Amino acid sequence: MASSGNKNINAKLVLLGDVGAGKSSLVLRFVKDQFVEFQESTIGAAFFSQTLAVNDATVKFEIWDTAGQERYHSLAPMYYRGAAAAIIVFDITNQASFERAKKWVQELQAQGNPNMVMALAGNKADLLDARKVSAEEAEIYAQENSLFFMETSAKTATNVKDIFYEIAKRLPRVQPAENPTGMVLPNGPGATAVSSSCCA
Ligand SMILES: Nc1nc2c(ncn2[C@@H]2O[C@H](COP(=O)(O)OP(=O)(O)OP(=O)(O)O)[C@@H](O)[C@H]2O)c(=O)[nH]1
Repeated sequence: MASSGNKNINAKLVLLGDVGAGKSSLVLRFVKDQFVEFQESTIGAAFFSQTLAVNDATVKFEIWDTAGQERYHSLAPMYYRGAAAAIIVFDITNQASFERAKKWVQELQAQGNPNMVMALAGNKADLLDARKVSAEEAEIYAQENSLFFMETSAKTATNVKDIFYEIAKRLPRVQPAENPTGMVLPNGPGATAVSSSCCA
C-alpha cells in the first residue's frame, strides 16, 4: 500500500534504571542539549516532551524520567503502564547498575506492554577507563532479551539522539485509539514540563 505522507505519532516513553545511572542527564541532553556535572537525584518522576522527525513520521515523545531510588520503585508501574517504549539505563562503570537494569527488563517483560520497544543504554561511555561492564556482555544480554543496545554518553552527547531515533524507527506506525498515556502530571520538585522540537 502506498504511504500517504508523514504520520504524527505520540509515544509514551519511560526511562528506568538505577540511581545515578544518568536517566535525567540523557533526557536533559536529548531535550535541551545540555549536561550538568551535578544533576540532582529525581524525586518521584519528571515529565518532558520532545518531537523527533524520522523518515516517514514525526514522533512526539512523551517522556517520563523516573526516580532510581529504591523507595520510588512502587511508583514505576504508573509510568511504564501504557508506554510504547522504554529506555533502561545503566552506568558502564557500575556493575550493580547493570544487574539493576536486568531486573527492570524482567519487570517490563512480565508487566509492561508486550509490544513495547525496549532499548538498553550503557551510559557514561565517556568514562572508558572506569568501565566495569563490557559492551559485548551488554550486547549479548540485549540480543537474548529482544532489546536493542547502545552505549551512550549524556556528557559528550554520544548516541543520545540516536537512541531516541532508533526507538522512533521501531515504533508501530499504526496508532492505537486516542492518546493511551492516561497521563497525570506529577507534583513535586522533580516535575518539569518542556515542549520543544528538533531535527528537521
Ligand atoms: N561522565 C558522565 N557522567 C554522567 C553521564 N550521565 C550522567 N552523569 C552524571 O551522573 C550523575 C547522575 O546522573 P543523573 O542523570 O542524575 O542520574 P539518574 O539516573 O537520573 O539518577 P536518579 O534521578 O537518582 O535516579 C550526575 O552527576 C551526572 O552529571 C555521562 O554520560 N557521563
